[in-house]
Amino acid sequence: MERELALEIVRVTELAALASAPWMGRGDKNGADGAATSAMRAMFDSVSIRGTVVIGEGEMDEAPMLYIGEEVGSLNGPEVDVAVDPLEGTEIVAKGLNNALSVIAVAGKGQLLHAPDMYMEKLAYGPALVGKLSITDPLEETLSKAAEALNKKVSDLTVMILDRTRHEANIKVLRKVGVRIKFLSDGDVAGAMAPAFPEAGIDLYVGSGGAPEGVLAAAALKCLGGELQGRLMPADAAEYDRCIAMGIAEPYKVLTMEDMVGTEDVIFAATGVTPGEFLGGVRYFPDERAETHSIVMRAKTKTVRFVRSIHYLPNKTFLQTAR
Ligand SMILES: O=P(O)(O)OC[C@H]1O[C@](O)(COP(=O)(O)O)[C@@H](O)[C@@H]1O
Repeated sequence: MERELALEIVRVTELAALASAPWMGRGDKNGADGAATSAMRAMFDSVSIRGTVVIGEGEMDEAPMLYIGEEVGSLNGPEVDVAVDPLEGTEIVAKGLNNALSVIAVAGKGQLLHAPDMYMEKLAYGPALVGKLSITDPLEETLSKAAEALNKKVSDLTVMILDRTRHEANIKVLRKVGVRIKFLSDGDVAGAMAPAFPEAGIDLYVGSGGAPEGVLAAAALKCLGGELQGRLMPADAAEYDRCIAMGIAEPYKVLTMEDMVGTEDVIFAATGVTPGEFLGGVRYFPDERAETHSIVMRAKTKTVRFVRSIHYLPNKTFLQTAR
């Protein structure tokens, strides 16, 4: 997939971010999500792909737009799998917190794991730790291996984790060994990507979050030279059966990068809605202008582009009707 396509895709995340940004702090996560989703869906019509949504807003009967299986794109480009999260961090925007993103990953057909909507245990890190860690190790051992590989004291590691009661046991271990902890309120795509940005100051991402978000973060880390290891966590027999029905024959097996993103032919784009670890949020200027910060990258070339755009809002016809 070509560079031009990457630029077409980042225009889609930009518009979705611009559509949801006005909802910041309004306490309405569905309103924010709906605005991002309709903007993203409308923009897809101009993207030169024959895409099928494999990670989206839900099943056809529960999501009117960007549902799993929906065909998107102008239908005159390459045949691709599309993973979207128009607003990753709905609650973040509702509460005006950090790390909300609008996200898209595009890969060759059949190359993205069709992740069921359930939790996934995750271990994510940047290039310096690739090949050095295993999600099957006890957390304490992972921390000491990471410290050794990074040539740091364990107490100098910074570990990111979602602030959830289900992480009580992990947090106990993190505190016992004495690492610094950065808690996330929500938004673990940004959380899992953060260790790949040295300026973010995060060494490791651990804990469980959504499985679809895991695949999106894996696509990003493939472009950034980092890694995410995952393990699905079916909560009951119904979720286990759902994995089987979706073609995941061994639901408890460790999912490698290759299992989640089976190609170098992947494009990842994200635009910040609220400020985060590596992207600024949408900011409004006088004269009806707004600024967005995005990242867009291709695994094949490993080029990482940070795109700062100033938009003249009256020209965004779609936004005028949506606001
Ligand atoms: O809030 P939970 O149940 O712990 O789920 C964690 C998941 O929710 C999020 O924090 C936010 O997801 P939404 O954008 O769908 O609200 C994800 O980043 C994360 O993977």
